[in-house]
Amino acid sequence: MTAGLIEGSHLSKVYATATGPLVALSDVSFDVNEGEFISLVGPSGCGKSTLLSILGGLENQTEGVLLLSDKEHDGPRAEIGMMFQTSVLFPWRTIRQNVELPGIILGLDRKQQAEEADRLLDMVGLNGFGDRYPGELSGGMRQRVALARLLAHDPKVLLMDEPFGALDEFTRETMNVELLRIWEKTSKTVIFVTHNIGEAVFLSDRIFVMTPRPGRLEGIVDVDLPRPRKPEVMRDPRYSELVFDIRRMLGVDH
Ligand SMILES: Nc1ncnc2c1ncn2[C@@H]1O[C@H](COP(=O)(O)OP(=O)(O)OP(=O)(O)O)[C@@H](O)[C@H]1O
Repeated sequence: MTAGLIEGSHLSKVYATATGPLVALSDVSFDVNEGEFISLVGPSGCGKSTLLSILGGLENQTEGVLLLSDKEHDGPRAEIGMMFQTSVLFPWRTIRQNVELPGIILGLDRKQQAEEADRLLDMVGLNGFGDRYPGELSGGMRQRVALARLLAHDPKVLLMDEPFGALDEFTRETMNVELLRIWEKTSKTVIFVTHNIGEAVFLSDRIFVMTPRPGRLEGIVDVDLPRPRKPEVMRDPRYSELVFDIRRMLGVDH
């Protein structure tokens, strides 16, 4: 693991709204190492998506400095990919064509992209679905397609904003296991937003716990559970302890 792929120093974000300035993020500092799996947890409205948008270059911070590989980062870049809770797949394109799209937009070789799409569909468990259309798939399968598309142009950093939040619990757990398997294989750096503390503990190396608005970093929790992780790790007393500690930091247990 190399240190300091992403470094945020004193990041703040103030939105101008009809009722005046709204401080969404206040003085947030952190670093993320290459290959790390980080989760952001915190109450609704604490600025998780705002922070992710800044990391993705979709929004600019009002104050502070953000570095990616030691260079100032202030716009979208091919080495960063984003995935959201509901993924927009183009309904008139086949699954393979949806997955190929980022590579085609970036001007990569079409034949290679088609082969790559099939390899990625295989990786996310959708072997043989390349010629189907999004409307023929379940919500979980559509998020698998979105995951394959996210990986298609081989970004170094994956920013995931509650990617499985709209799925039922069983599908969500399956997707988490798949995500870990893919992460272990590809050694991407992942920053993952979730409301689900158990999910964050299961997946992460470290968890950034945020306070209610204006969002600050309440603390960073090291998840010292062994890897590779399987769902059985949830039986480990250390897993429950970590979940409980984070709940307490968030003020969920009184
Ligand atoms: N474009 C915007 N303009 C004005 N205010 C915004 C904008 N985007 C977000 N906000 C406000 O900033 C605050 C933080 O929002 P954000 O979506 O980052 O929180 P969050 O932690 O991701 O919330 P949730 O968990 O509910 O998704 C909220 O009060 C929100 O209303």
